[in-house]
Amino acid sequence: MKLSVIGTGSVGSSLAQRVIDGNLVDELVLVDKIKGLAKGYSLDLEHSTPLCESNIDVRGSKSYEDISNSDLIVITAGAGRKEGMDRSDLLKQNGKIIKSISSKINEFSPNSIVVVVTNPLDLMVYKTYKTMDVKRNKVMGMAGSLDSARFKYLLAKETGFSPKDIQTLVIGPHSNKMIPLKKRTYIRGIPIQEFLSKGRINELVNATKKAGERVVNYLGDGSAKYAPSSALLEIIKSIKFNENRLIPVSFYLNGEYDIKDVCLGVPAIIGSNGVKEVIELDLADEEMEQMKEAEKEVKDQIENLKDI
Ligand SMILES: NC(=O)C1=CN([C@@H]2O[C@H](COP(=O)(O)OP(=O)(O)OC[C@H]3O[C@@H](n4cnc5c(N)ncnc54)[C@H](O)[C@@H]3O)[C@@H](O)[C@H]2O)C=CC1
Ligand SMILES: O=C([O-])CC(=O)C(=O)O
Repeated sequence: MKLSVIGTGSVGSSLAQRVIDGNLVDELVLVDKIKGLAKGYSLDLEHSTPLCESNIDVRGSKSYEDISNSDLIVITAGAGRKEGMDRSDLLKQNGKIIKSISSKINEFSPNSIVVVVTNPLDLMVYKTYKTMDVKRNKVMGMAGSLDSARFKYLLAKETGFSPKDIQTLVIGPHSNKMIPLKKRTYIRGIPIQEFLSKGRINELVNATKKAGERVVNYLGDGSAKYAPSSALLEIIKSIKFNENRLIPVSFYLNGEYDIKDVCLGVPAIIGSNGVKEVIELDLADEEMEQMKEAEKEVKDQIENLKDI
């Protein structure tokens, strides 16, 4: 498998290291607009291959020609938010970057599966999909796996159970309006409500929504990288090994959940060809209302992307 990572800042370089450590692909290409950055990191990563028994061919580049014939491309390019900012404040700046990168992917590697990470996530997945004009199964965004992991982590800390025994799903937008599915949250099949009060569960839901912001507030200028790169690995492995994992990803909806022409987080089966199937859950009325509100909010923001 050939994997290209576009944007080798915090998330991109953390991902690259995890890919090398896991000897996950045959070829890894790093691209960044900053002169020398991708080349420097790729050389450093290559030096680590004898130590982690990896035989990946790593290359750093400023040129998009090098991404030709990638099986998979991860876009981690673009600005991150600073303390006090909302992810949506990045819309115009990152919209332009995503448009130019997805045009380059179209030119040099139009058959790749593309996983978008850049924020505001659902809008950037939409922009990538619309610019590339490919089958929709090929384009998805990483967020739901990260948000679900954060909810799991908080539940595990609170209850003392192993995170391995916690099942949950966070769907909807990658924003403060994300929807952790409380009624589908279990400890090894036992509903979470048997262990925690309604009020405490709601507090953990709110903490999940603010998890990314907490990291940003500590860092001041920069955002999370380790958990996002772990979440990306889950998606990459499911594609590479055709694992058919059920992973929430941001995806272009065409009627699923009664939503059309926006990208939002939904549970999907991820295999070697990208998104194999969207799983339509029978959501509670309150959750469905939240999905419809998110649809409206994302649609309003799409208007601001049209002139980009
Ligand atoms: N979906 C999610 O759950 C998450 C999303 N993010 C988002 O991912 C993006 C990247 O975050 P970080 O790695 O922390 O940022 P960063 O600033 O550390 O790295 C971004 C890199 O992109 C490069 N870049 C910018 N424009 C480019 C272009 N046109 N072509 C190639 N490279 C370009 C920059 O030179 C920089 O090296 C941000 O938008 C951030 O908000 C971050 C964490 C989680
Ligand atoms: O919070 C941010 O800006 C980065 C991100 O999306 C996350 O960590 O969830």
